Amino acid sequence: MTDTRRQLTLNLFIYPGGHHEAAWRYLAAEPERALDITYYQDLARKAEAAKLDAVFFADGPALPDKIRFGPRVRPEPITWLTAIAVATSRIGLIGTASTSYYEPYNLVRLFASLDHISGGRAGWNIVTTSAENAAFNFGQPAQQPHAERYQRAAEFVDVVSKLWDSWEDDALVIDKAAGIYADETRIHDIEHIGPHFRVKGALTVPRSPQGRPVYVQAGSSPAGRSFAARYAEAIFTAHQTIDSARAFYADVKAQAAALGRDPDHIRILPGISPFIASTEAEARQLQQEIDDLIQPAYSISQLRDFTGIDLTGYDLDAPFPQHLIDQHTTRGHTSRTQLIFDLVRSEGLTIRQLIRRLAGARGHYVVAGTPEQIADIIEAWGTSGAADGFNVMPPWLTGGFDRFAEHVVPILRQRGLFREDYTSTTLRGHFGLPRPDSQFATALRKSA
Ligand SMILES: Cc1cc2nc3c(=O)[nH]c(=O)nc-3n(C[C@H](O)[C@H](O)[C@H](O)COP(=O)(O)O)c2cc1C
Repeated sequence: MTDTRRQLTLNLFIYPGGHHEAAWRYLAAEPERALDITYYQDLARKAEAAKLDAVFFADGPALPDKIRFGPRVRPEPITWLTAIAVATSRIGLIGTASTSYYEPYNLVRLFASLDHISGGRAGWNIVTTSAENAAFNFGQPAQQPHAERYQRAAEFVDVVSKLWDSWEDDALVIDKAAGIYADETRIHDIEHIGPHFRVKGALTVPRSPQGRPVYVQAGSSPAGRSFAARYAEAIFTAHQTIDSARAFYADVKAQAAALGRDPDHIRILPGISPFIASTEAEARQLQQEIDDLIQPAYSISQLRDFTGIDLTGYDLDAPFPQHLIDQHTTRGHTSRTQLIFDLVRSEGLTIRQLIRRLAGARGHYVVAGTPEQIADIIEAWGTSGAADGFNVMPPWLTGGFDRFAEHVVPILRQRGLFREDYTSTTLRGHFGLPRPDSQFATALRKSA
């Protein structure tokens, strides 16, 4: 595989307490600070000091039913990122919001405000939401099928793109003498009428410093991949092996090129959850310590959320009952469901072995080693067509990230794989992405 050496993208994916489901019980964890904004501002400043590209927040518009066993509280990410924006100056701010449970006009205003407040550092992680219970919080009797969620998502992104473009870059005049604040001929109603949305007007604020927020996408099924090839500028994805990541990377980049997009304008970012210590043995010991805090009731509940299969009451040390996979309804199940089924089939795991594999980061790549070993893995994936960087998912916070920032990032920098310092003030700039023109301005130039 050719060495495609270039600057890697590294985001800090922040999860209350850390990504390991039992991390909140670990000695050094601070679960009582899950709703303390200064905890997240401090983390973001550490990530900025390490020159990372962005902090990343997931979201789910429903309370998981396993809250008894872990700090899965979910503050709304856009408001949370706004508080982080004013405590930082360079780090990107990527928040997750679901196309299934927003209206385009509301979402556009929230992210446009974040982009203005932060000077162009906002990114939107576009999800359609696989958690079944979210539908019940929005008056829906049942979750929309997988394929329909993506159809709605495609129209949703078309609408928000028009809204973010509805002000041309030079629409604001602010001529006190002439008494002209804005040139209304450069502000366009979008007049959208479609199967899911009808939206008339222009946006309520001018275009942001980076044109519009960066489109990040999280969804890796065939439908998710074609959606990503069409819209995504960064893709968050879960892979257990470098080969799986390479296949995904090649597929999505090829699909994007076939659509006439520049494949370099899509940053593919698998998750990585590293246990880091000065020796590999100590790193594995650390992983074992936190794994031993696992509460199977939580793990079984999370497994049911991901697969629809409830193993409550099953012997944990018995093999995973594969016949249940065959019976599983294929209601367009998600890529995460598929990843778990593939893991069970390929490794013949017991239920306990499976829940320990998923405990670290819900199916993302978990690794234990020295800083050099972690850097070697990042370099191997990042220079062989498996990744353009990573969403770093520290198993526990904040110590798990401190070790990454203090010991792994400098090695990547020495190897020429990561920036010495920021050269841009926007998230687009950090990702090496072009600033898009307003589609209205482009159309007008073409028709002139
Ligand atoms: C890496 C990854 C991260 C995700 N994060 C979220 C999230 O934070 N909130 C959410 O509602 N859905 C999340 N999802 C689920 C997506 O919303 C998506 O709709 C679902 O997985 C179905 O897409 P897929 O089958 O194409 O992966 C995530 C999916 C992936 C693959």
